Amino acid sequence: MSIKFESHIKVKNLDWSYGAQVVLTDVSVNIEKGKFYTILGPNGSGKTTLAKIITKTMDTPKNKVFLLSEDITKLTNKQTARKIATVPQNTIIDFDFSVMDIVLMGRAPYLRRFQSESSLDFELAKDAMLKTNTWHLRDKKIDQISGGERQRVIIARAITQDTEVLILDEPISNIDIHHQIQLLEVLKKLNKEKNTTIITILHDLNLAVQYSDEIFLLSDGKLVTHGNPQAVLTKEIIDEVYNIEVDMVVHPSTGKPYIIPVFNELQKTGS
Ligand SMILES: Nc1ncnc2c1ncn2[C@@H]1O[C@H](COP(=O)(O)OP(=O)(O)OP(=O)(O)O)[C@@H](O)[C@H]1O
Repeated sequence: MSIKFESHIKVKNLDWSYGAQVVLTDVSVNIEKGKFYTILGPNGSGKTTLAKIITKTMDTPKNKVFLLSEDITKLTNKQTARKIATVPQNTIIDFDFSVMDIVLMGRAPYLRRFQSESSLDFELAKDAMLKTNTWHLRDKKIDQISGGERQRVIIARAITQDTEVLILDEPISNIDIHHQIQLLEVLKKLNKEKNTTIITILHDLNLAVQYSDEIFLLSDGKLVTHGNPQAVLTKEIIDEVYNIEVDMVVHPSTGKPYIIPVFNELQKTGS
């Protein structure tokens, strides 16, 4: 029996320009509840812009983005933050805060003005920090930890927000391979166990193939193709979008495709 997925977020025929520069052209995406999505595409193809429009980090146009069929621009910021948590590419943080303070900010959408956090809020923060391996950093000031640790703290804050949707813009770009895999595993677990809809922007095609149910591939502001990873990331499409020749092998433990770049020059010289 196949599981029926409910539409969670819809983007309809979205166009976007920064001044005279057209950045997104007629982009439509359908995000189903409980699936794991990756947005891929070369630098400058419009991935962050699309994520910012979905998360209302920018001036989202009316009647273009729908959350459970409701125009997202009609929701207040607090209502949106109870539904969608965001991990932006660059986070500006006030350096006076401790790591614990930052993670607890994930609970702000649920608190009234001047209301302090409950023991449940602390439990959620602790759980997210244990998952992201940041609990040991809790008393440090945010400017006293490394860039990769900070990125994990921001992810812990987003998990603490306890939303149905999590949107992450290059969440693993700054972190070591152990923590990259650990974080993707945490996201997959949230996706499977809590039915959290995950939308993440990545550059690593192989990690996208292993973890995603579906991939959206952007190039030059247009949605080139979307669908399951095997259908989207073919040799031909990778060549067309990234202008790089690749070989495909089968990953020995997952059985999914594994993409290997062809190093023409190295092969010629044998070095
Ligand atoms: N605030 C802005 N003002 C003007 N132009 C912008 C702005 N933000 C992005 N752009 C331009 O829009 C285009 C798309 O940028 P965007 O950040 O959405 O791409 P991206 O696919 O996320 O790229 P990357 O992989 O490098 O992060 C780029 O050409 C960029 O220079």
